[in-house]
Amino acid sequence: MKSLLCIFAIVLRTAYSTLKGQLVRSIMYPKPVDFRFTKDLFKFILFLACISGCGFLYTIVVMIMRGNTLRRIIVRSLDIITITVPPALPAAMSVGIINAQLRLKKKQIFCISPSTINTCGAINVVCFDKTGTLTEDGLDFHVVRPVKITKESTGEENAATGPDVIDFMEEMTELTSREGLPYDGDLVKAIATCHSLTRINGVLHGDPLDLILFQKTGWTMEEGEGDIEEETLRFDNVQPSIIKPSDDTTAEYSVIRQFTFSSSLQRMSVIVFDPREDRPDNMMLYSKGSPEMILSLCDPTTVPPDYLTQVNAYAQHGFRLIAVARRPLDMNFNKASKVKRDSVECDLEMLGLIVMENRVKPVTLGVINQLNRANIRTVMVTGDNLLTGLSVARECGIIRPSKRAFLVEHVPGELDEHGRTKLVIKQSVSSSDDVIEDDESVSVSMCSSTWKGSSENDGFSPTNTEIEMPNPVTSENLGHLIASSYHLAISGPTFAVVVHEYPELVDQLCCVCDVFARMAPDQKQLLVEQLQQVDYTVAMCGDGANDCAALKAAHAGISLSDAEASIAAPFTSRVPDIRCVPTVISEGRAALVTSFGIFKYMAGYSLTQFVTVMHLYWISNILTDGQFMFIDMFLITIFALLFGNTPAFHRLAHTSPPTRLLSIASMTSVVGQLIIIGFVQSVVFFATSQQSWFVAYQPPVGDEQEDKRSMQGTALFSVSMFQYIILALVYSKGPPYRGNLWSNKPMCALTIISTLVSVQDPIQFFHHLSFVQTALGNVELPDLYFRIFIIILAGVNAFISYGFETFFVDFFLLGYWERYKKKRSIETIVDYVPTANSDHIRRPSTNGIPSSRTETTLLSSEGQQLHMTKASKGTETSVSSLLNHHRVTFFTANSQALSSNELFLELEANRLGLFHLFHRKFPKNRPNPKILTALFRITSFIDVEF
Ligand SMILES: Nc1ncnc2c1ncn2[C@@H]1O[C@H](COP(=O)(O)OP(=O)(O)OP(=O)(O)O)[C@@H](O)[C@H]1O
Repeated sequence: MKSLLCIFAIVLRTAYSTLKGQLVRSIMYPKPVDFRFTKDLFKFILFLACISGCGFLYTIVVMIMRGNTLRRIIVRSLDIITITVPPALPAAMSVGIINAQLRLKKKQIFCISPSTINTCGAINVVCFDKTGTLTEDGLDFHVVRPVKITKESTGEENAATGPDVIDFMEEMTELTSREGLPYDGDLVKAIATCHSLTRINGVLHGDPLDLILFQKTGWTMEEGEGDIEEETLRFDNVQPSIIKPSDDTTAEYSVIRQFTFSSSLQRMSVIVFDPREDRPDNMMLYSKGSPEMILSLCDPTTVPPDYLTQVNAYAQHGFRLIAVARRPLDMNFNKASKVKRDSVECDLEMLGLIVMENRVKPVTLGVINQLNRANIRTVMVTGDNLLTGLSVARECGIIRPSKRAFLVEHVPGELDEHGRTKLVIKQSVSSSDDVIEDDESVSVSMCSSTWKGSSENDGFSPTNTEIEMPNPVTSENLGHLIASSYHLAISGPTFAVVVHEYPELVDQLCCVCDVFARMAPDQKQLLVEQLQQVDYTVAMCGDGANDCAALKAAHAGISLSDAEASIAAPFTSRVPDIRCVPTVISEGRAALVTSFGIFKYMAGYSLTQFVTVMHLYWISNILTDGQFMFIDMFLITIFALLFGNTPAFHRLAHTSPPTRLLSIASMTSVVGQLIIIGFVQSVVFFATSQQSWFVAYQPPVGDEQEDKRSMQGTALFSVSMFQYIILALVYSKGPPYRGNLWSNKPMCALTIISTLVSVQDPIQFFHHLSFVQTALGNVELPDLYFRIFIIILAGVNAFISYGFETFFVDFFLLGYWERYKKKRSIETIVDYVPTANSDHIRRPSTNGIPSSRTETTLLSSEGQQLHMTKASKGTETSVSSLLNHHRVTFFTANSQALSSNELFLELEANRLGLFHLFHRKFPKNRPNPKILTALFRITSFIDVEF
């Protein structure tokens, strides 16, 4: 009764916390975490339920055969259901998660959605925001480049009569003086007034960029203080901020309207009034924002002709750029306070560029390398400029030092033969000219024309860039190609074109691009969702309001700030750098492995008890209440509680742990242990009954009071105590995801204590403890040698169970068989390359391809060579259904009828660096058919001319 109440309370509590968790999640994270592990869990419980169904039938049959009463038959057959499906399972499963959450808390990482922790164990791609995440939040001011207007010299005496020449002035490192600046020093005025800083308790707060720039001017700001009441009345209740210059004590400027900064608009503006001006309708609008956005709002005649060249030149060196512009407004206060943003943010006059230093945080490179080494893909997704993004990506290791970067761009106004905006790929030289030199050593040469580059000197390589594959193709050359392959980058506007006009390419681009720049908040979210669609488990790490949507969409959102982002993200790190990412992943892996272990342990425990009870039902007996209590409360509960106490392994392993509970390995492990345990229990059961001193159990007749004590029950109890300990040790896995057993001191202590107790039980070293025997309901087994035999049998059980789990399950099944299967599946996918269709066949020029070769080589994610065999007949239907939107070029090569697709793929894979991508993009242990398919598909958007 008591135990029933206890179970009921646990179930109620679990249901309550699940419901509460779901409610919180549905409010804060509308998207449910779709995780295979959870689905498998339910299936596995169903499997246990089936076993309990069999036990149920067995019990009814055996009990009827033994002539038991109806009441006893019902009670015993229902007992078997609660034994096989442990009600405390959900509570036990959360132990690993709670422990991980506590450990994360110690490391200043707070998690408000514990169920996400397990998902983190499967993360294989991490998207990073740039500013404030990879780079320092507090930027350093570098220089300003004011725009100056001069008169072109006509060569005559009166040179001032020539047309206006708009040009950049020299770099200025100081902002305090307005002397010598064009437009009456308006650039400094704009910087001092165009921000959204506020004063709280006398201290200025706001965007770090605004703060640094404002402080650089040396101007002062007053808000709702001082003698501004009168002015407030004049401004029709608009409470202005008063900004006072450092170089003119008599001047002051009132900011009467503010158009706040928005990531999607990439700009902010203010309307400023100078109270010294006689006319109240003399206002000035100042705007600052991204160079591209401000350029699009400016009157082109006020923009220096080399504006983009200058912008690109700074961006290539990783500087963060802000353009500043102004527009005089002829309107009164009333109108200014109501005017629409769009109607004033146009026809601006360019004032200049602010160049900020964007320093990479000291820990960033180390963490990115650590993730790369662990085969976790790293992606940058930023609202900043593409070239700035690329430069920072290179600096922090997202783009490897020895790799080339290519930009996927669209050509506005130019259409391809299908009427879609043309896409081109340009090689970025950015700050890695030396890298291009390096690559020449691997005979990758620049030649004629399929990848079209820009003809202008805009920071990209010369036109007509193509990478020609080495000839002949040997695995050695391929190795060089892997070492010399590419990274792709794309910017928000091109991404938008791809989403609208090339929807079939979105998956592919998400798979192969490493830098996504100028991404609006909704594009960041879309990217995360696309990555999830190709079966990546995605983490997003960011700090800004523009990351909220992506943080919410990701499997694991990690916020580095306490502001808006922390509400959207399940994880918030108080230490504002990306060291929290590997920590969250390794804790997630540890929690996942713990959940697996606890689940298998709980399943193993139930099945062990099930086997014991099945044996005893055969003689119409069952374990005594004391024995049940000891197993459930002492052994199982405490082991389950301490199981998750093992910390995460200190290093990130190269592979993520298995996420499938219903894999061959997991099932074999549970079933295998069950067979070993069942066999040992059968031996004990049978051996006991063969002893000369054996007294058989006498089942009660009719409603007679039942005495559950029996010799076979005691013998089975003794051996099963060891078996529960063995299961806990076998399933408590250590490296590479969790620390070894010694790192979990309480569990070590429990193991020692429970083993001593289990040895004491049959041996009875301490006779004065015999009252324990009585309490447990054990019967004395008179023969000491038999009792020692039980202990020896338990030792053999431990030896076989450990060997089976380590050598057969971990080494053979997980280490060899599953990898072999994945390799096979890669080969299958390779075979599934789109099939030839005579309409599409184009004959190649032999363009460097040896026509006599009959087989090509592809490297798998494990670096093994896979031989691409000819597409086998019969696979064609599935192929065409898989890739039916695919635009592929096929050809056949001479009489050998070499599979055209192989050569095509080989050529394209070389050209695109797909060999490298194959090698890099797949998490080692999870080559993903969808991603493989996507990689093949990407070849279709490059226009290939044979
Ligand atoms: N306070 C600001 N005032 C005006 N323009 C700004 C301001 N902050 C950023 N910008 C401009 O708007 C662009 C987009 O900003 P956004 O905040 O979306 O991304 P980001 O901060 O550059 O990069 P990330 O997404 O990596 O944090 C910036 O690149 C910059 O040019």
